[in-house]
Amino acid sequence: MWRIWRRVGSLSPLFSSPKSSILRQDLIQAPYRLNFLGILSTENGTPATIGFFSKEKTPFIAFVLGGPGSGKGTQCAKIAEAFGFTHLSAGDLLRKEISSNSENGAMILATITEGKIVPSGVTIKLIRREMESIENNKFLIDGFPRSEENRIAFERITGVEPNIVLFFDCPEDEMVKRVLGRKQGRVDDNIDTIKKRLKVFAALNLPVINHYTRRGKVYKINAVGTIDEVFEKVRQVFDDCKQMIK
Ligand SMILES: Nc1ncnc2c1ncn2[C@@H]1O[C@H](COP(=O)(O)OP(=O)(O)OP(=O)(O)O)[C@@H](O)[C@H]1O
Ligand SMILES: Nc1ccn([C@@H]2O[C@H](COP(=O)(O)O)[C@@H](O)[C@H]2O)c(=O)n1
Ligand SMILES: [Mg+2]
Repeated sequence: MWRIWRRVGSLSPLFSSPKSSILRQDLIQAPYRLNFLGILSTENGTPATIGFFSKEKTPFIAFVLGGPGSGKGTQCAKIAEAFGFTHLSAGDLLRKEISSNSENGAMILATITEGKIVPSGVTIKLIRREMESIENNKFLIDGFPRSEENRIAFERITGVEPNIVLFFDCPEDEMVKRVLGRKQGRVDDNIDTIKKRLKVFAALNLPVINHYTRRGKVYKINAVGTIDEVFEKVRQVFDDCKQMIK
């Protein structure tokens, strides 16, 4: 069945009290307003988006998650080629921001070096910029959301959830081996940062995967095997989802 964007039914407690709703409403341009659930609506009450996606242009989104070195980027490149998706890697966008000497570059570099998570506003702005500038209706968002904070901010800003979530499930020792063998000169591809990233993955990213599992959106893929063997499992997921993808 055609499964399109689900609107997020409630805002966080921060925005749900009458007082803060009024403040937030003040930030919203006519002809939009917040309804009693905190959902952005047009004046006649039709749900609307905050300019991130129009109703006619709501793309198919797959979040691609998994621990460091589980093979997200490798598989995304193959999915993009085989199924016509645009691959957006949150980590790559952040690294590009460092090399472009942007105002946030130093903060992003320090955060990545420590294996920590960059504030959601920064990452979502980069993802948004790419999505708005690319004419495609199918996106793979690789390495995002990395935390519940990332997830909640994305859903609040866009008003939508992903259509599906791929989770590459890989044992830690295999992930460590792959990252140390990557040799792409990444500042975080060293044993100290990998250990920190594995802890951050377990503490912050697994709750996101659990959330979307409860929402029935997660396809868990055993990431052990050759790149082509793993891709065969991925291919089955996208073949099964063909009807949902425009
Ligand atoms: N199935 C596989 N078997 C062996 N090596 C693999 C496999 N998949 C990917 N690799 C290799 O492991 C390394 C990490 O893969 P990749 O960069 O795709 O992981 P990632 O999940 O994107 O990691 P990160 O979160 O750190 O960006 C790369 O050198 C890649 O070539
Ligand atoms: N949503 C995200 C994604 C990434 N980061 C930071 O970038 C590092 C590298 O990410 P990869 O996806 O390329 O592994 C990651 O360890 C984080 O420091 C982030 O903050 N938020
Ligand atoms: Mg990657």
